[in-house]
Amino acid sequence: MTVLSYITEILIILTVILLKFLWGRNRKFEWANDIPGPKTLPVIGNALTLYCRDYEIFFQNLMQCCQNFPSPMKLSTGLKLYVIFSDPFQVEKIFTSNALLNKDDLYKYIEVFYGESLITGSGSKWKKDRRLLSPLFLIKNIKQYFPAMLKHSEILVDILQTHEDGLSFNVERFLHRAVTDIVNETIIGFKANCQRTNELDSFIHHITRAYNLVHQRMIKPWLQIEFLYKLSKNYRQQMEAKDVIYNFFRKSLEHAKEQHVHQGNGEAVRSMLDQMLDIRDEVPHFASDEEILHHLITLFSAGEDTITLITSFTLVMLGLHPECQNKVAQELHSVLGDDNLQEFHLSKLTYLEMVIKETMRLFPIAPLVLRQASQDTELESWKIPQGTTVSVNIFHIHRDKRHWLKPQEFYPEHFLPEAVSKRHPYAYLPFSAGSRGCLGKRYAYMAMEVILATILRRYSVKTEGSLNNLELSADLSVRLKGNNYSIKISKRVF
Ligand code: HEM
Repeated sequence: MTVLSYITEILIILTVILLKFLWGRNRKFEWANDIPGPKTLPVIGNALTLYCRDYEIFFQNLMQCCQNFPSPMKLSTGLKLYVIFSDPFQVEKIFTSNALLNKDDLYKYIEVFYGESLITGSGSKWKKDRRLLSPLFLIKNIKQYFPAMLKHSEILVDILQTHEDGLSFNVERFLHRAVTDIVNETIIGFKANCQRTNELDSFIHHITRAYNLVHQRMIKPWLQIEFLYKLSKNYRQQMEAKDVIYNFFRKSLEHAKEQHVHQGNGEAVRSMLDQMLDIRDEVPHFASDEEILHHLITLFSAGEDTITLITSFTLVMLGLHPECQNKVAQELHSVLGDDNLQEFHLSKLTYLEMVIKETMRLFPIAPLVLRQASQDTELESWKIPQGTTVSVNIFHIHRDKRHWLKPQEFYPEHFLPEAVSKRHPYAYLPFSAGSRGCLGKRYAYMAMEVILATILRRYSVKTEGSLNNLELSADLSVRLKGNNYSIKISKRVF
């Protein structure tokens, strides 16, 4: 064969690949021709709006676009089209569609840490894992973790004593460690005390770094090119973080395997890891050691960052709204008196629950969730081709004046039963919804109520500034700019 025929052959192959790509792109983009969205530039679409150096600007740009267009609206980054829904009726159809159960390709960057587990997985593996792990999150199982939640919350309030001087401090740093201890003890069965010791400092540092690296990869397209990424500093840091995190969980797994007695040996509390080993005894193909590690890392991260952020936000909100804080304090006083907090008290703390719900309305952990069509499907009049990304803008729905009396204010009365009954159930989605909704919702409520009740019985909280001046940022979760949840505390006097 001559050089010329080689070149011709290569050109033909490249042309076929290009045509296939353009056809696929057209098919994915065409169905959305009539959907409105901000002006696009040739080839790069809205990339200049979406790819920003700062997380704050990225988040502001995205939310601004969504405010200016009805639901759905579209954005593109050249190769990828995002159709973003924010109407509860449409969102209900998305969250209940069997064709829209898969996570978007972007989640594959989390797989470095989570493997193919509950949050990242799709198809039959995800279905099997979800079915087998769901019983672990039933309230009758979660109740056994109440004492550990209380113990670490009490350590936290003792540590906070050093801040009773009335000076501002970032409460997130303290909550992060308390929640790490709670999640480690209940999910992994690892009894550490990272609130009082520095034994987990390296682990905590690398977990935080891991979230950051994953998010950078999700929003910076040049980091998505595999061979370039492998040459980058981010890649080296990712591998270092992965080593530290995996070694930590591997040690817990080895220890649990050594101690494992099927269905327990009568001791009161069984960690979720113990119970995963029980499942494996009964369903041998449930998970290899590596897959159990993926479950542990997933549950740790899903629980730790979220509970830390929502409790931090709640304290900031109560510090800004003393009248709401007084109501919480009065409720705690009338339900508990001088008694120790017990599990059965929690269902009586109805105003505290409304306060937490309102905090999650204003600051939903996942501002957007992304799903990918596993087959061609229809949504109202749109024919959505397989492989298309469909997105739900939870942040926007939570601040839409059509569903909320005071959308931009902190108003726990949004969650009075009469107000809830008048609202579409898909107008409030802090835990997402449907069969891919959050598995840890009950665990999260219990942990958040225990932590907040314990803090608020002992301290009153003050926050400088106002709700309107809080600057938000979003990486994998919505947070305050600089992750700074500055409050002042003083001893509560009744
Ligand atoms: C305030 C606390 C929490 C909030 C606001 C929250 C929110 C969410 C949201 C919005 C999703 C859907 C994400 C998506 O579709 O991309 C989700 C999924 C999930 N969450 Fe949570 N979460 C919280 C706490 C927890 C805890 C404590 C655990 C476990 C210990 C947990 C475990 C999970 C799991 C396993 C999934 C994946 C479910 C699946 O796809 O089958 N979460 N969570």
